[in-house]
Amino acid sequence: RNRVNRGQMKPGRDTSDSSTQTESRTEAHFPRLSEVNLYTLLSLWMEMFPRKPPEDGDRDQVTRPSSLLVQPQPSAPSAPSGSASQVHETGLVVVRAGKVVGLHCSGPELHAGQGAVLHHGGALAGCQLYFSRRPCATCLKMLINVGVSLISFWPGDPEVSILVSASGGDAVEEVKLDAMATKILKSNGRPHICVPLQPLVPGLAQFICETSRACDFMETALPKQPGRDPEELYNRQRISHLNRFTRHFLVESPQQHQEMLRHMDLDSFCPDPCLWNLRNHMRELVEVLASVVAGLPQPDYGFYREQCGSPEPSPPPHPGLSQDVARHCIIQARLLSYRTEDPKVGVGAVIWSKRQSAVCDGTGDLYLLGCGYNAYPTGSQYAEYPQLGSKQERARQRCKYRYIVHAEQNALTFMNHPVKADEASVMFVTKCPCDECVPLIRGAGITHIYTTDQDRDKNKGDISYLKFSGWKNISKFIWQRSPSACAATSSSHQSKWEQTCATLTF
Ligand SMILES: O=c1ccn([C@H]2C[C@H](O)[C@@H](COP(=O)(O)OP(=O)(O)OP(=O)(O)O)O2)c(=O)[nH]1
Repeated sequence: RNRVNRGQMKPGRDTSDSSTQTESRTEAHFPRLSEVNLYTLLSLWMEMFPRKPPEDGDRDQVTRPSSLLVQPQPSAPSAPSGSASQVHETGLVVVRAGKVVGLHCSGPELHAGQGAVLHHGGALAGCQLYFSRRPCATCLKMLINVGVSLISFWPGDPEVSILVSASGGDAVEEVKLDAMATKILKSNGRPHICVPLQPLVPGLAQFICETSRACDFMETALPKQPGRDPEELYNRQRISHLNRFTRHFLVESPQQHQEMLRHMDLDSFCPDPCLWNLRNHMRELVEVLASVVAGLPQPDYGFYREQCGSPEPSPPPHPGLSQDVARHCIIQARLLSYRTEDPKVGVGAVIWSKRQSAVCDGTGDLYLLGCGYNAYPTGSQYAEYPQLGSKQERARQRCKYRYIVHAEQNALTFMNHPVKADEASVMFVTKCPCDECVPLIRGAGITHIYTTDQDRDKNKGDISYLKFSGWKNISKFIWQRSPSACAATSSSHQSKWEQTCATLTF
């Protein structure tokens, strides 16, 4: 949640945005992410999705032979082979009518674009696609064929993912042919192909940094860290993420970048000030990503299953998510929360489902069901509805609560299809679900929830959080200090949390 201290933000600051859920051009009370920047950030983050190491039978590997065309940056790390986080390939966000309907990434056999075509099929027609790398010709021809309306990509990499058989193959030749085909497809295809250049509104980067430092996930962590300075902890994490993302997503020197842009047929970005603007914009977005990711402290914190007083009658199917995946998904929700239309509190929610058999893209057996953030009803005009909470507005009829659609409600409303009874469905939400949302989540058949419980058991009058504790037919995973870290600091600690599996799957 991004809680705004209204005294902190300067009124009248230019916070205009190209569109809101209501599609009106407005002045909000605090800066928010534009749609394009949100999708771009989600695509970069999907590139970092924690993949499982390839299994023995997987002979083909998706590789990105970019170093064959342009010298790699000296600082680029070589990932240890076989580690779960080694692959940094392509992330993809699919948007239909202003809603994110797909989050994909490349995997052991399928590129992100191919995975999206298999998952959505003809429903991709008219969709907007945001890639973290330029898609290859193989993906491009399928996407043009299915009729997507826009393909946008992050211009930080000279080349594309191509399948290179582990048994050999002339990668250089493949890359050259692929680049040529991409160019021809691009000039002949109907979808608009572009790079996502949209500067952040003034003050947004600082706002995101400040609200990430004070978000519920940090607040949970910090009081229990005697002798540790919260700012210091946050800044250290932020810098470490920033260094990592800089190596992944940015190009070190302008000359090198120019060379890459020419390879990508993006010559128009090469002269200054275009190049300077592009690089500056890319750096700002990478900084934002680092701020958001740093808001979930590591390594002593994670999602741990809440042990109910009485055993659950029939525990829901086990999704088997790792801490890395859970953390990844809640960060997606945190990114979404920066599109909120609530002037004070941003909330984001993401629903993933676990299919019976895995598809060989990077998300394996997980697929996105829906996502959302708290906002006024679609189609409404800015300031059409009351915006203040009970602390600022005493007259209840002038309060926001009866008008704003909660993050969970938007995620559930715009799901790609209803929850399937035989699949574990997992909601990640950046705020403890309120009493209005608990019956909806239950009614939709969500089996697992990952959240923070900062507001649990509070009754604020117009909005209350009393039902969450008594909610039995769902597996709750609450952001907490890990039992092992608790045990290390206090041997007498009586943990009310259980870690259900020693390997950090739960
Ligand atoms: O499950 C929930 C609960 C709330 N919200 C949104 C709705 C509303 O936009 C905001 C309300 O947050 P809060 O309960 O913190 O109310 P407040 O009046 O804004 O804050 P406070 O009373 O704590 O100052 O959060 C959700 O999206 N999902």
